[in-house]
Amino acid sequence: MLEVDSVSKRFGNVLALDGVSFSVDAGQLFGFVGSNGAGKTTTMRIILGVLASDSGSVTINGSPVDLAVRQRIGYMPEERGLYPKMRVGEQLVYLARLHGLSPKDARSAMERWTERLGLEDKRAMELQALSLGNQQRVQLAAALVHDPSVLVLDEPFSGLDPVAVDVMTEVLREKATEGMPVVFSSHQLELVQQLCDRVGIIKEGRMRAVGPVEELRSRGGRMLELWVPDAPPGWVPRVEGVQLVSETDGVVVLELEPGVDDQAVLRAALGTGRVERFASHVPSLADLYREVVAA
Ligand SMILES: Nc1ncnc2c1ncn2[C@@H]1O[C@H](COP(=O)(O)OP(=O)(O)OP(=O)(O)O)[C@@H](O)[C@H]1O
Repeated sequence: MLEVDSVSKRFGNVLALDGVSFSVDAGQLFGFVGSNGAGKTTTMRIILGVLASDSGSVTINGSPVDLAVRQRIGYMPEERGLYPKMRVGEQLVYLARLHGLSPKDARSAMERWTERLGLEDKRAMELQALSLGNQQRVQLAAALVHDPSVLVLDEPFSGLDPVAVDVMTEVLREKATEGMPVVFSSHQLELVQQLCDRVGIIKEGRMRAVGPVEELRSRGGRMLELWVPDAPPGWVPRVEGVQLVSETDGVVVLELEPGVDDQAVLRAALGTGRVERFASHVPSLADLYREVVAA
């Protein structure tokens, strides 16, 4: 289990992190989202111990992140940082050796991961000769080649083609299923919503929402979605305790205060003519994100 507890970090005048806390259990996929400059990379660097926090703590299975613990983390840094002129295969073997694997195990891990990630025909190439997406696949291989116990990935999906997104998704799911805590940052909210058990939304260095995706999405009041094509433009049911949330292409989203009878809303809708849609509405992670970031 990975636990980040009340971590703060200041760079000069900028308070980059202000008491950030979250935890990722074994087998959980945690999505870390927030605008540019919100503090995701800084948090991940502190988890890795490549940057020191001003206060707070990071533990993995209860231990602070010392050198031995750090060896067990698979990390994909935002700045990527592999050697451009080194051949892909040699580089992965070298990284696995640095993490303590024997020459034989390092070679077989390199072979396994390059094959799995569709890079077997790129082993002899210099990294710099690969397309950016393929370099990213090598980065993932580099994070996995030493068989880590925790994965921390900074925007692993950025710049990937749809097939590579599927491969990355599959590998992350598989690693979580094997019991690893996996944390990754991303701006692709649909993907985070699909993939993650829990999410954290960070804004200006502070965690504004943390929890299971489904729980966060359903934390507001009860919402209904209606499509009443015969209603006049701008129609909203005249039922007390009902607020208009949005209207898009004739589909109206309403929020109901506790105790409001949804059948009263349905009757009001039927009063306008046909009702083509009357359903519960669950906001997407993107809706929730906009609400949290705008607040
Ligand atoms: N080494 C540094 N020196 C000074 N300020 C820094 C440094 N690293 C980060 N910052 C500042 O800390 C804040 C958080 O930056 P961070 O890179 O963690 O954001 P992020 O959420 O990863 O953003 P992005 O989505 O753009 O990658 C920003 O205001 C950034 O300018």
